[in-house]
Amino acid sequence: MPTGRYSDQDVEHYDRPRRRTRPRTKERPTYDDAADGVVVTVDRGRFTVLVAGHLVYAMKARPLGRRGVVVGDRVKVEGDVTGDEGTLARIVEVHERTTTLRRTADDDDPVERVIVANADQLVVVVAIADPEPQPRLLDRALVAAFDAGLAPLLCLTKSDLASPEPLLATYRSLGVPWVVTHRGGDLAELRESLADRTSVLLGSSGVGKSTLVNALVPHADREVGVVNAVTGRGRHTSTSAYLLALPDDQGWIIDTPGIRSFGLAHVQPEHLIEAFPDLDEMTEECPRGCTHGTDEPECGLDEAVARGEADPERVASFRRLLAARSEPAY
Ligand SMILES: Nc1nc2c(ncn2[C@@H]2O[C@H](COP(=O)(O)OP(=O)(O)OP(=O)(O)O)[C@@H](O)[C@H]2O)c(=O)[nH]1
Ligand SMILES: [Zn+2]
Repeated sequence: MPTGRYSDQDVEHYDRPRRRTRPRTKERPTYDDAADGVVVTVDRGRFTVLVAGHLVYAMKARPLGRRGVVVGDRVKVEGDVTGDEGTLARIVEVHERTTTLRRTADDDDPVERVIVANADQLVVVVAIADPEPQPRLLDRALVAAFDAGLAPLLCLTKSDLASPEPLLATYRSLGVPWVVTHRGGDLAELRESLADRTSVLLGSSGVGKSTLVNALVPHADREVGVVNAVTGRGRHTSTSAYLLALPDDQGWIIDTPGIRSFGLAHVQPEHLIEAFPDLDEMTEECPRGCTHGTDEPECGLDEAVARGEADPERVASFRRLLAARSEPAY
């Protein structure tokens, strides 16, 4: 894969990086006096960028060409960065991303796209009841997190309705951290898990994600309203991801309305198992090309279980994630 600021293309197929067609000019302009910002939301090719604590509306500068710019991207912005009504700045540079999350291709959009950059945690919001948890979606979200190098966190909501224990029993052997919440409850533990990080919040409709976001960020609705006012959208119609600051510099969250799962087609078993170093170690003697799945004849994981060196539940859970990779999302 090419590296560097301009290497990612707009349409980002994992397996098919496109070649640069034009040579990079030697006298690429420098943007030393441009302002630093972070992309808060994207709407129809226009960007809302947080610059020095205020929102700036911007477009991409020509030299960026088809390069994608997504929520969470660190950028340099030139031109009118006052954020005053009617102003439009230009994004002139996009910094290299530390992580990327991809959205699943679907009927509406056949291309798998990067939707969030530079997040370091994926918070999977699941209701303990009403609606019933969808283990397959949960598994897929965890696979996306592990593959993208984001720390997963399970946030189990609506604990007033049922016990989290059955769900936790399923995920305990994977070692995924979790917090339990309910409407109006104490969010100290969740806040602690979110501090000093950029966390993507993912959840199916009705799990209580909006309730949570509004409790974490007082006036979140209003902030999204402000963003939408800038982008010319209605107050509550935001369907794309957007970044919100937690109070008192306690980290950032990226809400993802309307996004239920991320693309997994590109996930390689070899990469997934690296998220579980203890299991990875047991696959050194695996036959070439072993996927470490249930049907593999001489997988080191089975041998380690037989020797009593691996926790069978952990191996089974890993294999469930591996299988979730190639199953339909719902
Ligand atoms: N019993 C119970 N209900 C809750 C809790 N949190 C949220 N709800 C209710 O669950 C419903 C869905 O909550 P929302 O916050 O709108 O859920 P959401 O995940 O944002 O759903 P969408 O807006 O459809 O994406 C609402 O009726 C909430 O009042 C909780 O802790 N306990
Ligand atoms: Zn194997």
